[in-house]
Amino acid sequence: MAPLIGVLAVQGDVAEHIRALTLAGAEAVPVRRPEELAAVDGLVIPGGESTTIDRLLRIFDLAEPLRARLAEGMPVYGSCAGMILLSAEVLDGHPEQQSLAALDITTRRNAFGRQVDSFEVDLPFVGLDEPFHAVFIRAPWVERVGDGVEVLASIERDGEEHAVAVRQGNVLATSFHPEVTDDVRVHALFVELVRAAGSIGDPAVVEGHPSTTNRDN
Ligand SMILES: NC(=O)CC[C@H](N)C(=O)O
Repeated sequence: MAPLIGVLAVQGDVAEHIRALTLAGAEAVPVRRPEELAAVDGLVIPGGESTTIDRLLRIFDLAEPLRARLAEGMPVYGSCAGMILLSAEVLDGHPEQQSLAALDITTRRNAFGRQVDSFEVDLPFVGLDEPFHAVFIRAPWVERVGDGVEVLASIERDGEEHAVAVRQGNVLATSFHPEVTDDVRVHALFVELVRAAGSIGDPAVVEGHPSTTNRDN
């Protein structure tokens, strides 16, 4: 059975992730309510504006349930703003920005600078045979990688390597936006991760046919 993967749908490019996840073999649904979050096997946190998504998570009463599911080990993939939200520490963040702290990394927001705030590059990526055409949009980079965090891709700037894709256990994050290309290999890696983790959703929901729950939106 295809894993049920949610896309956090409070802000950002939700439809593109749903399309990519579907092409990668998942059943994908938007997640806006705690009950929807409880039903999914994994979650994508899309790009957008991390300060806004952080604020909306609290307004939608999703922040605490999301922290709880992350603490249980629910697989999550954060792209760009999603990576920022998952980071243990954020540099150049808004003073009131709260982190989900699911990844032991320090990210710097808008790290590539304002002049070159968007660019594309063919990026070698651990686990993929061919480079990934990566689209960066006002992207963060990773300045510190904790023990147990695997760097999957990095970019050199001014003689220093900066991680732009990382994985720690069930948490995957990229600074770039695979959902805006036709290449679904990063989403496929996440779908495999969710499959390997097995169904760990709310037991009541899982027993009651997850494939028929919360699918009407
Ligand atoms: N494309 C993006 O997600 C940009 C992220 C944005 N710069 C932020 O700080 O949240």
